[in-house]
Amino acid sequence: MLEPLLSAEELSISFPSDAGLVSVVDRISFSVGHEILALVGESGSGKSMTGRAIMGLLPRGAVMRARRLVFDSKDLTTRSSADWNALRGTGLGLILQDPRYSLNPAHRVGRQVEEALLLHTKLSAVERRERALDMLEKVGLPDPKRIYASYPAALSGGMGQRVMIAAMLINRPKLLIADEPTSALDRDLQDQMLTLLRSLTEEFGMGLLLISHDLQQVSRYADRVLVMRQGRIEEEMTSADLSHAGSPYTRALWAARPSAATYGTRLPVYEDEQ
Ligand SMILES: Nc1ncnc2c1ncn2[C@@H]1O[C@H](COP(=O)(O)OP(=O)(O)OP(=O)(O)O)[C@@H](O)[C@H]1O
Repeated sequence: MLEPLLSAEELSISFPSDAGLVSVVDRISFSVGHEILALVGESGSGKSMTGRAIMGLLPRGAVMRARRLVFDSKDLTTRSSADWNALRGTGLGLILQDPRYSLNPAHRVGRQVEEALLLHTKLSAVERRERALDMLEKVGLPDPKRIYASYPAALSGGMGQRVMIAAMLINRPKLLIADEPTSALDRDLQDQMLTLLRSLTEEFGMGLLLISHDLQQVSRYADRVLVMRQGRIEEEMTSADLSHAGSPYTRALWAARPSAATYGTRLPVYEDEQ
């Protein structure tokens, strides 16, 4: 069996408050291989903070501790910010919910897709352009040359998200973290985007940590699922087992999966029956 790409042991994240440190992720352990691992759970359960900890992008003030946090044989617990920057440009990529906040409206698409190559490789301008055009084509954008020369405002939401995926994949990261990557899109586009992410994950032999509140979607696209609740891992299973999960919490999340009427809303917080 291949070594996992990422392995976390007893990862904890807390924030300072008047009452001392408040834990939002509490000693969770998991690993991600060359696969799609979904992180699901109610709002506030710690999914995003877990993804951000792996990227070295926790909010100011957050305190991260881990017995072990290793990505691609590198210890992430002792990284300086320069090390993180290098890693983010080469080994790790992050896709966020809404391309409108991730793409810079003042720069043409091509420049943004090439940015990681400019920062982390010695490729010439011509080579960078070629790689960017290739990648724009790979993510299914028609007429890559036109898109390359466009500004983000000229793109639809779905096209913007494809551009973001191209920008994140241009340096062939080993692990991609996608935090609610499709929740700003309509349902057809969500399916198209996840189908694309799934096929690129396989083609590039990457790992994908997919953070999502949509269990139905996860059951279709992920290999394995970690269910988070109040900063802990409630359950871990294959996505095929989601529909008949053991824990009442997971069953409640499954039952609350978005319908056409509730699409785009957040999951309710689950209360234990007293
Ligand atoms: N800057 C911060 N300071 C203090 N607490 C924070 C900060 N950012 C997040 N938190 C808290 O950390 C907890 C976990 O947040 P996180 O964003 O990881 O949840 P989530 O599971 O991704 O939820 P959602 O599905 O709503 O995005 C929440 O209780 C949140 O209030």
